[in-house]
Parts: sequence; C-alpha cells; structure tokens
Amino acid sequence: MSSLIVDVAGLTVELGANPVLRDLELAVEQGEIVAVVGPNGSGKSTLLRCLAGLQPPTSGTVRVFGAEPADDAAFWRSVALLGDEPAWYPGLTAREHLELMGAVHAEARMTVESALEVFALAERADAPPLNLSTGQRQRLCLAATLLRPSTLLLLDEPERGLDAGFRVRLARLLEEYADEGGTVVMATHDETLAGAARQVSPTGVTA
Ligand SMILES: Nc1ncnc2c1ncn2[C@@H]1O[C@H](COP(=O)(O)OP(=O)(O)OP(=O)(O)O)[C@@H](O)[C@H]1O
Repeated sequence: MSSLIVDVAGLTVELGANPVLRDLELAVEQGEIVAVVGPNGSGKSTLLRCLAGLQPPTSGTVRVFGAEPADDAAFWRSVALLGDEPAWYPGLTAREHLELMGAVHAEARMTVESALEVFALAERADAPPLNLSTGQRQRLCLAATLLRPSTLLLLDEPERGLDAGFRVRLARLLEEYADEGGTVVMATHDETLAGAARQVSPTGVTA
C-alpha cells in the first residue's frame, strides 16, 4: 500500500489574473513533517487551501489520501486544518469550546483536561476566548485542532502569536503526532518549526 499522503503534480493556481502557483510538484509520505516556507505572497496559504479542497487548481492534480480533496465530512474525518482564527461561540468559555469539539468527535485524540494542560490553558479555561491574549487564543485554536481525530494536519502559520518557548513545545508536539503515524504540512515563517521539518517552497524549489 502506498504511504503517499499528499501527491501534487503540475499544480498551477491563478487568482484573478495573478499566477500564484506554477507547475508545483509535492509528494509527502506518511509520518513526514513538511514546512512550506517562502516570502509573503509566495503562495503558501494557497497551497494549503488546495490541499484542504478549499481552492480548486487552475490546472494540475492534487491528491490527498489518494483522492481529490473534497470539502466534505469524510475528508474532514482524517484532516484537521488550522487556518485563520474561527468565530467563537458567544457565552462559551475556552474549556467549553474544547468540550464542544470533544462532543462532536467520538474518538478525540486527548481529553479536554489534557488539552488544557498541554496547551498551557488550564488557568484561563473558564475565560471566554475573546478575553484571552493573542497567543493564548492561538493555543486554544491549536488545542481544538489537535484534539480532533486526524491523520493529516494542515497548519497555516501555527506560530502566530506564540512565544519562543511555546514554539519549541509545538515543534515537539508535531514530532509526537508524526511519531504516532500522522503527517503534517504547515506554512510557516518560524525557524524552529521549519528547522524540525522537511522544507519545501511554493515556487517548487526545495529550500
Ligand atoms: N482572492 C485573491 N485574488 C487575487 N490574488 C490573491 C487572492 N488571494 C491571494 N492572492 C494573492 O496570491 C498570492 C499568494 O497569496 P498567499 O496568501 O498564498 O501567500 P503566502 O505565501 O501564504 O503569504 P504570507 O506569508 O503573507 O501568509 C499573493 O500575491 C496574494 O496577494
């Protein structure tokens, strides 16, 4: 059985008249951690959106788990995406947001209490997300993403707002995820995260 989780061939994306990705090739094996690195506007988020089935290619093929990514329930049972900050439910605390995530996924990867510990949120668990600091809110987003059952993580700038210590901790958490057989593709500007990963560029040149 192929262990190829992501298989991108000849991917070209034009947004408006703007050529964003051109003839991109990318193969990611199970258990790999891949960092998509490059300057602002080079197409990192666009590539992640293609992998998540949220951006159709202009030409070329994108295969995730052997099929074209589809923005449907079956796809999202295996894939967890960290993108922009979500809309938070009014009146719910940080803990309750994680409980909600746990309640809708029968086989959560960790309990709410351990997610609060791992993401250093236990002391602020009873605060609504909008009363958390930027970095704490990002840790809550990460907690929700990693609590969900998944075997492929797509992370767009997971380092946003995190202090240096937590970036190191996040790199370890991603290594643990990969050691358990998961696969990670992230867009990042962070040297710690990129340094612990195979680096690729959205322009197709290996960094
Ligand atoms: N809807 C759109 N229409 C036209 N061009 C767009 C659209 N969305 C993004 N772009 C352009 O596509 C290019 C790639 O954007 P993308 O967000 O993928 O870059 P990035 O590498 O993730 O950047 P950053 O490091 O700033 O997050 C940029 O030049 C951007 O201005």
